[in-house]
Amino acid sequence: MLRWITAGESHGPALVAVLEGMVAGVEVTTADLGEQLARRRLGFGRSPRMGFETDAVEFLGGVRHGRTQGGPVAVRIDNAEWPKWEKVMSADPVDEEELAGLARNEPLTRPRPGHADLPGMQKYGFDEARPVLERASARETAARTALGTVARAFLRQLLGVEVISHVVSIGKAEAPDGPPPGPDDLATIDESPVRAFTPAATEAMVAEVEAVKEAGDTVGGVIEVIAYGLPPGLGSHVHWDRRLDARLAGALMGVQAMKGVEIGDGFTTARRWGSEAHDEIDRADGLSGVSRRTNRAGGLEGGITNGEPLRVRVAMKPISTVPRALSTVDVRSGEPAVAIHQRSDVCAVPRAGVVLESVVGLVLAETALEKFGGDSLAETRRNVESYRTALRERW
Ligand SMILES: Cc1cc2nc3c(=O)[nH]c(=O)nc-3n(C[C@H](O)[C@H](O)[C@H](O)COP(=O)(O)O)c2cc1C
Ligand SMILES: C=C(O[C@@H]1CC(C(=O)O)=C[C@@H](OP(=O)(O)O)[C@H]1O)C(=O)O
Repeated sequence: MLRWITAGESHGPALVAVLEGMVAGVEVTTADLGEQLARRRLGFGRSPRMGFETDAVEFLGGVRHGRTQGGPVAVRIDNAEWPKWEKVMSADPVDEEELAGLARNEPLTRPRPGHADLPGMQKYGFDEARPVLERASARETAARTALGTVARAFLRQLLGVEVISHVVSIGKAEAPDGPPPGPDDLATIDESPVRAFTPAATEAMVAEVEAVKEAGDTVGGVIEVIAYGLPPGLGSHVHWDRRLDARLAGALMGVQAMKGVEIGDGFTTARRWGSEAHDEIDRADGLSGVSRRTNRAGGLEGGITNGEPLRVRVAMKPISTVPRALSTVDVRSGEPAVAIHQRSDVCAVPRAGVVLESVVGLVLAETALEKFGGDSLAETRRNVESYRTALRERW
């Protein structure tokens, strides 16, 4: 069983994260984590914080000399601004008078529509939003990105799986229909400020973000994540909580601001007739002796991978810290007010793609370990080989 857990606040000293259940022998370095964290800081529309945040990352356990050891992999990512926040976010009691004089500690009593502020205050009994937004913040996604990098290294070294993402749309600016990007298009994606798939689409998306920024507004969009190289047989049809589509949807909706998940052609498929909805099967050379004429199902049937690329689209809502402040109620006075505004992303769609890649990586690593088992990469590989042999012989 693979488990992952994160802790830490947006303006605390650091984020910490633990991945439990990873096999021994996976090659992964601090530099690999740093590379993905750097990608997550990029992207047109990002917040000013992403310009100076360094995401200094280290392994605290589970990795030695560049290889996992089989024990929990523990990671720490520093928050660059900690010295400025030390008093406000101190774990130990701080002198009340000293705190009262700090602008940074001003009570946040005008909750933002769309953020966790108000329901979080109601649920946990806080009279201001600071304790809620500190943990609701997508700062936490740095931690999942780091753990997902370990999961993706495992998938690559075990099965040759590559997980990539691309921006399908930002607001009304959409990438044109066309074949999805391949695994080797990764470099091209990273050089582009929004990682859309044609220069024209990229331009349109940049223009959309600029217009939104100019208007004091925010914007969301749609991201597609694709995993190449998966064998048939990950996930299962036998129980609802073992279906890979259900698990992916849950994990992806667990990312801040994600409001919809579509597997393969999803909603479009709902409008098609059956003869145009499913992926007809042909005999073919290769691992499983069959191939598909199309991949409308996005590589999943019955909650099980079918050997085609996994395709999943995720809808991200616009950032809720809207500069052109939205109406709210000041919970201190009970009077109408405008919502708090603070430093924020205008559009986080491009950098969210990196987070979603990691989340998909974690879920796929979990299902790969369920299917193949093992305590070391070498053992898991032997199990993969035996499964591949069985598939070849049968088909
Ligand atoms: C990569 C990323 C960056 C985000 N940046 C911001 C931000 O700068 N400001 C903001 O208000 N929300 C931001 N969000 C979204 C909020 O964290 C999210 O809306 C909030 O936690 C409430 O959760 P919900 O939208 O899932 O209901 C970001 C989300 C992601 C994935
Ligand atoms: C810190 C990150 O994103 C943050 C996500 C976020 C939010 O409300 O979700 C609000 C902003 O936080 P801050 O006010 O500290 O700038 C973003 O910068 C990050 O992605 O690492």
